[in-house]
Amino acid sequence: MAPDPVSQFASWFADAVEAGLPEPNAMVLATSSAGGLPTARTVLLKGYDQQGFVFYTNYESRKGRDLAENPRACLLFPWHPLRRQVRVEGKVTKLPREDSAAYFHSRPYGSRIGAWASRQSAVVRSRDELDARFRELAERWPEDPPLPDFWGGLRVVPSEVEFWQGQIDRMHDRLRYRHTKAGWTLERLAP
Ligand SMILES: Cc1cc2nc3c(=O)[nH]c(=O)nc-3n(C[C@H](O)[C@H](O)[C@H](O)COP(=O)(O)O)c2cc1C
Ligand SMILES: Cc1ncc(COP(=O)(O)O)c(CN)c1O
Repeated sequence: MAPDPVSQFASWFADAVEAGLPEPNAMVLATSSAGGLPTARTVLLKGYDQQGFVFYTNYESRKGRDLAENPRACLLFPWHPLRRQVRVEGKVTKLPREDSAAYFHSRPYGSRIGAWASRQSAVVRSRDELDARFRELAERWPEDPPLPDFWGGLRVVPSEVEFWQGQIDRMHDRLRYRHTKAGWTLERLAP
């Protein structure tokens, strides 16, 4: 195992890509409201480094509202064909606006209009209403839609990261990194 969880993640992520897993960067993001109600959904990992794990979303979505009132999250990478799972826990911070802008402008035009057209997680009357909103916004910005102020990146800053590897007889390997004042400590957990 690597001395820190991000290096270890890099190695397992490379394995997941190499193995040809569909959407190896898909991860389940769990959040909870201030009242303690948990929800989970899939998002795409768009970057990671020693600072943490980054994804992009609508800040006013359900997950966005959860994270505004309770900025803690758990991420789960379900790499079943490799008999592997990685769980990340930590605090969540917003990406600086210039970083969100750089990513937003790298997205295809339609996805950028889509971000504007969708009040993510709100109730919509119909598919037609959604499509009409898309067309209206595409007319407004025939090219280069700006970054919406309600959209951008979030970073999960890890405090614990667990690497799970399936083994025979359900005697799996579970190795957990925990961030302490002294740096990262690595412990083995019972399967
Ligand atoms: C494979 C996959 C990847 C997804 N990636 C994202 C993503 O990166 N960002 C995002 O906002 N929604 C993404 N979604 C949609 C979310 O799962 C979810 O439906 C949406 O963000 C609204 O979630 P919420 O109402 O809990 O906030 C993805 C869905 C799937 C199935
Ligand atoms: C609504 C939404 N927002 C953001 C993303 C992130 O991916 P991309 O920036 O590649 O569209 C996805 C990917 N499925 C998505 O569905």
